[in-house]
Formats: sequence, structure tokens, C-alpha cells
Amino acid sequence: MAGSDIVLSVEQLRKTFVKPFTGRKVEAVKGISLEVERGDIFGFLGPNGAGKTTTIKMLTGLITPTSGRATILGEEVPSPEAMGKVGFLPENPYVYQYLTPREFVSLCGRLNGMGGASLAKAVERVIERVGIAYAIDRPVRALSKGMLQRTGFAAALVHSPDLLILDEPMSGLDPVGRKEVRDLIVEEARAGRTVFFSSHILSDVELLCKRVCILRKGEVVAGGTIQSLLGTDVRKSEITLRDVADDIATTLAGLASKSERVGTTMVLEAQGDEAVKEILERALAGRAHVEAVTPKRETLEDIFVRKAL
Ligand SMILES: Nc1ncnc2c1ncn2[C@@H]1O[C@H](COP(=O)(O)OP(=O)(O)OP(=O)(O)O)[C@@H](O)[C@H]1O
Repeated sequence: MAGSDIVLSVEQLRKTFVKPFTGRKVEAVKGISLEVERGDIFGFLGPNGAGKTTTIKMLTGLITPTSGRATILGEEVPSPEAMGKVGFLPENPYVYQYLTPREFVSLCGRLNGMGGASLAKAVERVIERVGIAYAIDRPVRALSKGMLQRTGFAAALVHSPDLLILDEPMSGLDPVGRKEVRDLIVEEARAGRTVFFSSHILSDVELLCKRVCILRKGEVVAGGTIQSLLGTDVRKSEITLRDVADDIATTLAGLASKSERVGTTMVLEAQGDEAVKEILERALAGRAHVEAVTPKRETLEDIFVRKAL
């Protein structure tokens, strides 16, 4: 792939915190590497404490890595050139209570070197884009959590960044708020922006992302396209049998990864085609009746639970 198609490149990034007073070391991120391509919506997943926020803080220049490097469109993080290409939405965006969305987003624009009439226009455009134009001049303290999140989103967009980095953008929102933020992410990706976001809401990730990376205790434990992650794992099937005689029930249960028997009906879970074949052969030989064989597709959640917990 041409270098210009990689928007975010992370190489062996590591962060070790040293606790004050005790001097105890916490290896929050242990040398992770990943690449995000232009136009991707990339999901950065992991359970609590996996190191997602620490990584995002390094990518946005808020903390310095212990070692390793990251580049954004070829510019070294945290240079002003790299940071100018990034729009960042923190997990719980803090917005000064007495400012209005217009004032807050303008402030963020000015911090990104914008000013004058073009800033005023950009502020109105992004606030309209995130759907809170009606509240543009209300003090932030009067806004709901969802509206605050949108104000933060508008602030991340005001300088038209190439890359959006969003830390848990859907967390704490109700289902409607979550859908609205998902729609915003999709619209921004369609408009040509690359989106990198952390989340542990896997259904949202499955809906939005083509590629993901799963972090566990500071290390990447799985990564790639969702399709490849779901595709390479062992296929499971569920087999439902009727009229299973006692003498073959134990044998069948031994061939399955899970089994349940109610009366003469048995439901078995088989891993892989070989196990399915053997169970069916033994069941038919024992005069059981095969009611159904259903392939069970692994979900992202199954993979997450298996790899990350
Ligand atoms: N400033 C700090 N000093 C010491 N340890 C820290 C510091 N910041 C984070 N950690 C530790 O680093 C590890 C990773 O934390 P991090 O916040 O990056 O995880 P996370 O994946 O974002 O989790 P969550 O989903 O809960 O936000 C945790 O063990 C955390 O306690």
C-alpha cells in the first residue's frame, strides 16, 4: 500500500507510568503497532484498563510515550503539523459551563489557528452539522449529555481535520443519542475523514467499522478486518436431535463442545466440520432423528470475550 494511504501509523508504542510516592510501575501500553488507512472507520477495542485512553492520549500529544512512535499523514506525533490534522473528542468532553456552544467551538477553532469571518462561518457550519443549531447560544450548563457530546464533536470538526480521534464517543448516551453519534461518524467518513475511535459497545463497532484492533492488558491480541476476524475462527454448528437413546447420548455429548438433553431431545454444539460429521453419523447409526443443523456465526462479542477477557 502506498505510504500516502496510511493516515495513522503506530510503531511499538509503549507507556509505563511510575506511581508517585510508591514508585510502582504500571505498564499501561506495551509496544503496540497498528495502521489506519485513509477513509477507514477503525475501532479500537478493549476492556476497562486495557490501555485505550493511554494510547489515545499519546496519539493526541497529551502524554509522551515511554518509547515507540506514531505518525499522522507522515508527520511525527506530537508535532504541531500532526496535531493540526487531528480532531479529538475526549471521553467526557469538559466544556466551560458559562460558554455557549458557539463560544466554545470558536475557542477551539482559535486554538487551531483559525480566526475572523472564516472561523465564524466554520463554527456555524459544524454546529449545524452536529444538529444543535437551535442551542448554539445557550449556556453549556443548560445542555443535556447528548448535546454536550455534540458540542465536543463540533469542536473536533471545526478545523476540518483529516483524522478524527474519538474516545468512547457513544458511552453514556441513550440508544437514540448513540444512533445519532453513529450517523455522524458515518457521515464524516463519507465526507472523506478517517475515524479512529475507542469503544466497548461492540454492537456499535460491528455496525460501523471495517477494521478493528483488540487490546488486552496493553497488548494487541487481535486485529484486522471484522470479516477476517470472524472468518478465520473455528466454525460452530448447533445440531438438534430427537429420539436419542440413552446408550448413544453420552457418546454424542463427548463429541460436542456443549450439549443439553431434555427427555429424548438433544441440542449439541459442534466445533468444525469434522465434529459435525461424526455426531451426525453416530446419531443416524443410533436411529436418532436429525431435526436441524444450524451454522453458528461468531460475533465480534464472542471474539472479544475469548481474546480480551
Ligand atoms: N496517570 C496514570 N498513572 C498511573 N497509572 C495509570 C495512569 N493512567 C492510566 N493508568 C493505568 O493504565 C492502565 C490503562 O488505563 P487506560 O485508562 O488507558 O485504560 P482504558 O482501556 O482506557 O480503560 P477504560 O475503558 O476503563 O477507560 C490502567 O491500569 C490504569 O490504571
